[in-house]
This record gives sequence, C-alpha cells and structure tokens, in this order.
Amino acid sequence: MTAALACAGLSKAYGDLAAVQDVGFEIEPGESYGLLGPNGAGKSTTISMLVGLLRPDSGKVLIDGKDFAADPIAAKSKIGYVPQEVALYPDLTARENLRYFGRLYGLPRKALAARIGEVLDLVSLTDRADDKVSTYSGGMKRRINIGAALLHRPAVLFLDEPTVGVDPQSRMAILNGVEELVAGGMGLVYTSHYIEEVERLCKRVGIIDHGKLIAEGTPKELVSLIGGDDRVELTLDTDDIEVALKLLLAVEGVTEGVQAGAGEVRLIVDGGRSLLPALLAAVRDVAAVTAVRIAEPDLEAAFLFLTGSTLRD
Ligand SMILES: Nc1ncnc2c1ncn2[C@@H]1O[C@H](COP(=O)(O)OP(=O)(O)OP(=O)(O)O)[C@@H](O)[C@H]1O
Repeated sequence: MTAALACAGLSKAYGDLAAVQDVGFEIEPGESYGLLGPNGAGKSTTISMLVGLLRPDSGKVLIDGKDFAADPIAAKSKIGYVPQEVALYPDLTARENLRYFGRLYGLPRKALAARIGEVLDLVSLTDRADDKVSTYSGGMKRRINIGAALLHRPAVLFLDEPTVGVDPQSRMAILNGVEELVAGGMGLVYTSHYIEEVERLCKRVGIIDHGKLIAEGTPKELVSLIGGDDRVELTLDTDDIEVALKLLLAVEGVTEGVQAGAGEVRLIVDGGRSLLPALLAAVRDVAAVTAVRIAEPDLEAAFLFLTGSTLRD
C-alpha cells in the first residue's frame, strides 16, 4: 500500500538554529498522526515543509507516492492544508466561498456543486450555507476553512491547531468531521495543545523536542515508556514557587517536575502516593500545600516525562 505521507531526513536551519533535524515518519491511508511538542519545538516548521510552503535544507517528502521535489504540483494536489488564519471572503456566503475555492482547484462545475453539499455536511454547516460568512462565529469560519481544504478529496489533511479559540459546538463538529474523514481513508496530521483531542483522534503520536522526533508510538505505547510512574499535581500557597519546585525535584523518587500555572506544580514520581509525605515535608518551610491530585500515567504525563515541559506553558 502506498503511504499517504512519507517523509525522511527532513532538516531546516535558520542561521545557527537547527529548527528541525532529521525528522521522518510515515502515515498510512486512514491513519491519524498527532504531532506534539513544546513551544518552539519545530512543529510548524515541519508542517510547512510537508505541505510545500518551506523548502527543506535536506530530506524527502512523498504525498501518496508523489515526490515533492520531483513533482510539486502532483504532490500539492493531494494535500489539504488548513492554515491557522482564516482566509475567506466575508461578503460571500459559505457556499459561494467554497465554489470559489473549488474553481481554483480546477474542479468541474457540476461535480463541484455536489461536492460542496457533501463538504457542508461534513463540517455541519448545511443550514447556514447561504448566509454571508461575515455573520459567522469564529468557529464557523474555521469550519468553512477546513471545508475549503477538503473539496478536492486530499490524500492527507494537515490541521494545525484547528480548535484554538473555537466554541465548544464548532470544536465538536470539527472533531466529528475529522473522525469521519479518517474512517473514510484519508491520512491526517494533527497538531494541538489540547492533549485530549490528540488522544481521541490520533492513532499514532510523534513527539518533537528541540527539532528532533524524540518518540513515536500509539498513545498507549508512549504512556508505557514512563513505566508505572504516577503524576502528582500540587497546588501551593507560596511566594516563591521556583524554590518550592527545586526542593520537590530534590526528593528521591521525583523524576520530572514543572511549574504549571500560578501556584501549581506537576511532578512525575516513582511510587505515587507513598511519596506524598516526603513531598509535603520537602516544601513545609516555604509553602502551604492547598491541593493534591494523583493521576495514573496518561499521554500528558508521557509528554512531561519525555520533554520536561507541559504542553501549554
Ligand atoms: N522564519 C524563521 N526565522 C528564524 N527562526 C525561526 C523562523 N521560524 C521559526 N523559527 C524558530 O525555529 C524554531 C522552531 O519553530 P516552530 O515555529 O517550528 O515551532 P513550533 O513547534 O511550531 O512552536 P509553537 O508550538 O510555539 O507554534 C523556534 O526556535 C523558532 O523561533
């Protein structure tokens, strides 16, 4: 079977900064791949190279078997890419916008009319199809933007943070629509800071840190990398959370720890609740612990373990 997407040895430097180094992975048709990484890890640079917006310094990208370097037009015609910024004509209706983009793709008029109907259904906007886009909410605009990227039935869809700033109803419509498309055989590359979305949608996840793909696997496989370690979250009342975090990291059995918002620290600990007395004792002189939460290992804990940072920092 031809991979929906295959890339290998992708690298890109900005001056002395190696933004992406030797990244490679494959996605089968009907497979969803989540790309996770801390801020500045190299996700956007990787995606820009995969969709042909940025020329790699080295490496190869094949979309449904078409080599980007040898035949960029064929490769591009198999890609659906939804940028973060909405690119629509506000004075046109959703249907008119889709018609415009469909003509740009060169879709024949008759087939396009039917395809627009299908796409409107997929993004759950059939009932608003003939209203001007200027009357839409931000989430509805995002949905039409996704719809525009689907008109030509791409082999791979790239969604970069599609649910940022989107209302819950649109978020649900986006996630459901994407699931349906993947079930229908489309490949998906998905980035999000919402780990629960990645857990729900993505069969495999790649974790990028400092420009390198440092781990890859199903969410379950990634979680198993951290062994039986638990995640402990402490809410502290303190003037100096950094000092408190340092003291906690010095406790034997604490393998990772980060500050996660005002007065909150997240730790990966070997031994779970049995370590609690030692944790509380460690910060007794500098902080009052106002809440404690112990959670089983999950994808977020795996991410923290592997990168030493939280996804939303
Ligand atoms: N055009 C550019 N010129 C110089 N440096 C850049 C450029 N674009 C990105 N970088 C740098 O390359 C690194 C990777 O950036 P990139 O945007 O790919 O990260 P990211 O994982 O998408 O981050 P975020 O989650 O914050 O969007 C960062 O250090 C960034 O500052």
